Amino acid sequence: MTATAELMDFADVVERFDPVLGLEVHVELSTATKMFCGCANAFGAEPNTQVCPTCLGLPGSLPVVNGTAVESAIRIGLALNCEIAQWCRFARKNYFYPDMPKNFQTSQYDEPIAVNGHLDVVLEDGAVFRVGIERAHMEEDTGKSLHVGGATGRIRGAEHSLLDYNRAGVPLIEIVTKPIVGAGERAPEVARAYVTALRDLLRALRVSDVRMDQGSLRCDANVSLMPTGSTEFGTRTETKNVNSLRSVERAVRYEMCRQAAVLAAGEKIVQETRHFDEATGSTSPGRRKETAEDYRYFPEPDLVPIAPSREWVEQLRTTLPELPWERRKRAQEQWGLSDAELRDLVNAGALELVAETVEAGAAPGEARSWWVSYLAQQANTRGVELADLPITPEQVARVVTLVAEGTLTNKLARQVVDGVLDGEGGPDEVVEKRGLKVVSDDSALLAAVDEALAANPDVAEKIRGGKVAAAGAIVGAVMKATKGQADAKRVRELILERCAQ
Ligand SMILES: Nc1ncnc2c1ncn2[C@@H]1O[C@H](COP(=O)(O)OP(=O)(O)OP(=O)(O)O)[C@@H](O)[C@H]1O
Ligand SMILES: [Mg+2]
Ligand SMILES: [Mg+2]
Repeated sequence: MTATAELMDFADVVERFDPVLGLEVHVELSTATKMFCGCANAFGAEPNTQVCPTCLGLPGSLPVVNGTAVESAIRIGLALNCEIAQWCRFARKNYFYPDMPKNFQTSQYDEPIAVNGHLDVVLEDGAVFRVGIERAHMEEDTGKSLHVGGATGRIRGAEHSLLDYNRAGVPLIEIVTKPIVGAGERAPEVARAYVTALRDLLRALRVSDVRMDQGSLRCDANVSLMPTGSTEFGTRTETKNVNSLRSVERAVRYEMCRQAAVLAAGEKIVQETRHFDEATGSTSPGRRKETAEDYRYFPEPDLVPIAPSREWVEQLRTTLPELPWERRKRAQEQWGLSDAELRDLVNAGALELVAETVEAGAAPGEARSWWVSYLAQQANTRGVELADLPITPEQVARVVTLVAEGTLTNKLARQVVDGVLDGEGGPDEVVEKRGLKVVSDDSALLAAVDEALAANPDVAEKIRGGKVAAAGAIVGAVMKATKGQADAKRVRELILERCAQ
């Protein structure tokens, strides 16, 4: 039997079952250094160049907590309306995997830094759904395995594996929801909206670059079903590392349909981790899930407990920026958006980006138009989330300024943006490298105008005879000759001046 034959129709699923969701989001903090050592925390360096005895877990090395990471954890907890623990400590989570050189992950277990909060998420029709936050805890990332020679990039079938420990020890915050009940048929949408809202929040806090495509924001989706009307949770599966917002929604929907088919056939759900396949939109079994006992958690003996003073917590509260929901309200007022326009912006994941672009100096209308049209299109063709496009709000603002100053036409501006997206550098660099400036220097333009007039003597004659409309053809010729870089308005003026002489 194929996997698809084992799915129940979604409409039937929601009639017969109530889904329960649990979302675990891991976010890599963008601190300068790692969680427990002084190694650089930067994405994309040569493999195994950002390592030391501590993050490699060599005997005799001792960890020291990164204070900035603790600060970020507290700020995240506060923004999620959590209680900040008076006292908390780290725990060792023991398991073996080649990308984890210490053979345990330094994490937090029953004494996390932040507990019991909530995040309100806005659904597509504007309804607000409150998601409970169980806890946010501090931990460290593992290294990365690269499985070579297999068809899937996964360990099964690979010829060999390569290990890169640069990521080992990078500060992570794991944010875990309380079981999400009552979402019903909107469960897939709620899952997506929650991750979107959380990403926007983390972005506003400036604690992480929240790039799902680069793994600095990762989501594991727990799903279970219970018969409609029941209150006893079913067995959950946990789909790992779903790396786009769309995939979160698809993975939850798929698991609902798969589990329903299993349950309807009178079989049991196995508690296991599953893997989401972007290409097929399906999940497949990973490893059987360890239980907490398997991890043999125990308090980390090499690190002192953390007891954030109330003064410190309150001081950090004052550093919270305008949060997305406050920003939404203000943006709507200041930018004069209708409810529908605001919703589109939020649903496109563009609100934060537009707000930051405006902060960087662009007019709201321009900022909004870039993100929801041209850049949204680019994200779509590249198959990435808008926020994951390799262009920053500051760079977009710079392009807007260049257009406003008359250095670029809209058409040239799009070419500049393309250059930035293709990794050619910032806007000014691309303008320079691709030679994209608008030519408004009269002497350069005049030469092109004279050439075009000479090449089209009959048109020139008409203009001289008073048929001003004929100038359009010459403007066209000049634009063509200058590859669209001429200031069309000025060209027209020059043509008329020339023909009046
Ligand atoms: N029956 C259930 N169905 C769906 N979700 C559940 C169910 N029970 C618990 N959850 C949710 O699943 C998530 C479990 O995450 P948690 O980090 O607590 O444990 P874990 O997945 O066992 O551990 P690990 O961090 O090692 O993956 C939480 O969001 C929780 O609310
Ligand atoms: Mg977890
Ligand atoms: Mg988990």
